[in-house]
Amino acid sequence: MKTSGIKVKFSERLYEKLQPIWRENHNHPFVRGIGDGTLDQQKFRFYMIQDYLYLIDYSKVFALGAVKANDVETMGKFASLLNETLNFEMSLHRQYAARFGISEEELEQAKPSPITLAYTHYMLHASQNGTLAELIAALLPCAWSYWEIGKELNEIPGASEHGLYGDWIKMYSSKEFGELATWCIDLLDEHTAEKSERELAKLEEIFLNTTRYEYMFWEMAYNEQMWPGEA
Ligand SMILES: Cc1ncc(CN)c(N)n1
Repeated sequence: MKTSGIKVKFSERLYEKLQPIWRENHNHPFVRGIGDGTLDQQKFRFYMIQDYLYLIDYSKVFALGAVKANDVETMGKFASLLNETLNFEMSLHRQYAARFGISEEELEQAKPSPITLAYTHYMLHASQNGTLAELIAALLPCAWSYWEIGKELNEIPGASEHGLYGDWIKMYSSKEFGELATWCIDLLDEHTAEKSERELAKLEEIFLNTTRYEYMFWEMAYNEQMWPGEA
């Protein structure tokens, strides 16, 4: 994309445009509660279970990325992102689950909330039916917004040493997680360099929708929101 002769990366355009929603994520009481250690543990427990279910489907988006990739290097990278999510990020959830007395089986058999289901189904739909660029646009807010949140919370003195929430902050501010997010950002820029404005608008809409779902996921976790009539 070009603005007055200067080529602006698509990720820069997205970053500017979505700041208002991202600020709402950072200011959400769930996120602030992780940062200052005041978050109700029951809400965090609820979140952990829903997030585990979310990450199972999110991993499938990486698998679909490997299917849609046009070169072996990109396929390999998607394969390693799949591995890192299943065996690095999700091991954090398994450790938290053990601390809450929840078995791995219980975790996997838990039922998704309406928001978890809507978010994962939207992402999988966009990934299965769209182009590789659409798949990346759908998955990027997940990696990018958590990295931004992790870095910001890590700046709060003592936050990463908190007995319960410290490990969460360490994970999402880690170099490894940052590399994962950066690779996805760079791949999106690579795949959008030659796209028409019409195609970019579609990608922006997908990115905006999963960004909105990120906010809704925090809301869902804070309110422990399941289906009507279910606790
Ligand atoms: C809902 C959600 N969004 C993003 C992430 C970071 N992979 C996550 N664990 N959960």
